Amino acid sequence: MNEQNAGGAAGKGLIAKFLALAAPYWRSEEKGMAWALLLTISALNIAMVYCNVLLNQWNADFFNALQQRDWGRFLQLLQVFAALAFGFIGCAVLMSYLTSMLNLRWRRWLTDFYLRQWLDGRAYCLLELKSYGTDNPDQRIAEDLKALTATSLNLGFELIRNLATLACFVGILWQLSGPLSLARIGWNVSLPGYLVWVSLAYALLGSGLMHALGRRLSRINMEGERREADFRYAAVRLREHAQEVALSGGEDVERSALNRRFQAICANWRLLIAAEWRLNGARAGYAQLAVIFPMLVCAPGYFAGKFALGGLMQAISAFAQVQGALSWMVNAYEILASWKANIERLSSFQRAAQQARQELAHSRISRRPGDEIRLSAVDVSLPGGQALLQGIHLQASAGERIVLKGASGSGKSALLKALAGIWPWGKGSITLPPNKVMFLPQRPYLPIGTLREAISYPAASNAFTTVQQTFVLSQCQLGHLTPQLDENCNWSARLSAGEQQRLALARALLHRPQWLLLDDATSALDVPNQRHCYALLRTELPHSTIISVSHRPEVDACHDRIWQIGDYSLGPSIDAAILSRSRGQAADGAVSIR
Ligand SMILES: Nc1ncnc2c1ncn2[C@@H]1O[C@H](COP(=O)(O)OP(=O)(O)OP(=O)(O)O)[C@@H](O)[C@H]1O
Repeated sequence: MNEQNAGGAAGKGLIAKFLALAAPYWRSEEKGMAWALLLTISALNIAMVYCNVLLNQWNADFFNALQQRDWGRFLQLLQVFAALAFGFIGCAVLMSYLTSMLNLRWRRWLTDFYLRQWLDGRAYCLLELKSYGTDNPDQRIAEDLKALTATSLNLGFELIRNLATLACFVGILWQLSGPLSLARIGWNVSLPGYLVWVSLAYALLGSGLMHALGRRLSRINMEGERREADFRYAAVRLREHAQEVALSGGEDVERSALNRRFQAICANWRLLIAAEWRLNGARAGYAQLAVIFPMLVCAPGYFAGKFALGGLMQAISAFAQVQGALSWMVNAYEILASWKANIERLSSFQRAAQQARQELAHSRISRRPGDEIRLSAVDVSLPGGQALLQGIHLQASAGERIVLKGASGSGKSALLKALAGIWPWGKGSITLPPNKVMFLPQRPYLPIGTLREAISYPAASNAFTTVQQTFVLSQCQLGHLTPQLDENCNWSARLSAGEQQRLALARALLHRPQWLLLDDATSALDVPNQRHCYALLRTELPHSTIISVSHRPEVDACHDRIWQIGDYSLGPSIDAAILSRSRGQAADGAVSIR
């Protein structure tokens, strides 16, 4: 799907939104197989309905044979039954298998498509920095896609089956029932096809009752899912921050926070139980009544001699089919409600990802290639538009080492992110060498996997030889990790903060970027280790431009120049007077340079 289509989904109706979400797969390179499966399953559904029609006719013949004590016909009809039953079971099994296959293929394709939507143009990064009106992209991709494909197929095929059932059995029931004279109640008219009308009334009454008792269920279920997700997320956060919690002795706080979340689940659960027991009671009564009710309405015709026993049984079975199909139609609103919620969440995710991509692509901070790093009249603002840094004019030549300093919260990281191209808010012009850029944050990202993968990231683990990997490990004084190069583990949890920072540095030595941005990337190191790391960068990457953010005075000596964010920095809560004074000064440059 192109971006315009996705974006246009914002104001569309439900079906249009569904089509916008579903269409890409049905037009994709997999469309041949997808349509073949869809048509085969639809045909199998209709074949099953046809089997039901034959079984309905069989009912008439079978009970007539019983009534006439016709042994030969009885045996013959048993064989017919076996053939029909085999046919029906075969269709049902094949249909279920093919539906699962289609579900798998569709979900696999959509998951890949949505992962692209999330990752392309760095939408995933912006979605974390700014609220675009969607939440938990991981849940959208894992849970909502799973539900969307399964529910859409289920709804679609049930709809086909029930429409086909109605089309076939309404006619049969109409023919069988004949007109009902209303003379007994004083009306000199007759009601044609009365069994059809009675089955419609029965389905509407029954479904109305179910609706009255169960209408709160879907809201309670959705709230339950949200509370379960909150509980799960809190437990995952505890796992992720196990050491910090243990070191702060926060077990009691964590336990009570988790208990509070679980209590919320229980409170909702009680509502669910209360809503369900009433609904289940009514359902059981309705199901029992459905066994006898068709007999009650068909019996007058039988006793009036309109039906033979076979005709009675055929009418009963046709009545049950019509009533079942009508009930499904009326009750499908529950499935529709959760389907609608799925579609809304996926549409909002897609819209948000597209807005994020566009915001980055159409940033007013223009970027062009050049021989050096140059910032001309750059303003950096917060995602909401408030000014952070204004009128920045900076320049850095190849091989220069610059430290960026300023008070906490003054906007150093935001400026580095603007340089790296993941902070689109602001305006101005940035010139960058079109070469490799690497960004080392304070807490480096180490993927779960082997140490080889962690050190080579984002390249593949075999992009560098073992000799190269071992060498940079020893250069960063991580030689003791060499025997564990092929060990699988969560390295962020195993390595000390300083080891993680040195591992990230080893990664930079492997990748040899043309310019390197370090955002407090050595903050966890002791002074000698920090000095050693900067010396390494100087000898190993002599031609790379390095811009470091650091609060530590010792870091200054490892660099050639300092960019100091001074009084001109604007905190997000700055008042308008200071903002305008600062604008006046911005002509001289918002960042002072030594
Ligand atoms: N995604 C965001 N949404 C809103 N405000 C943000 C966002 N990211 C950063 N800020 C705000 O922008 C300001 C500058 O943040 P930044 O991280 O650039 O500061 P910093 O100078 O690097 O601070 P420190 O030295 O403490 O790391 C801070 O007030 C911060 O709260």
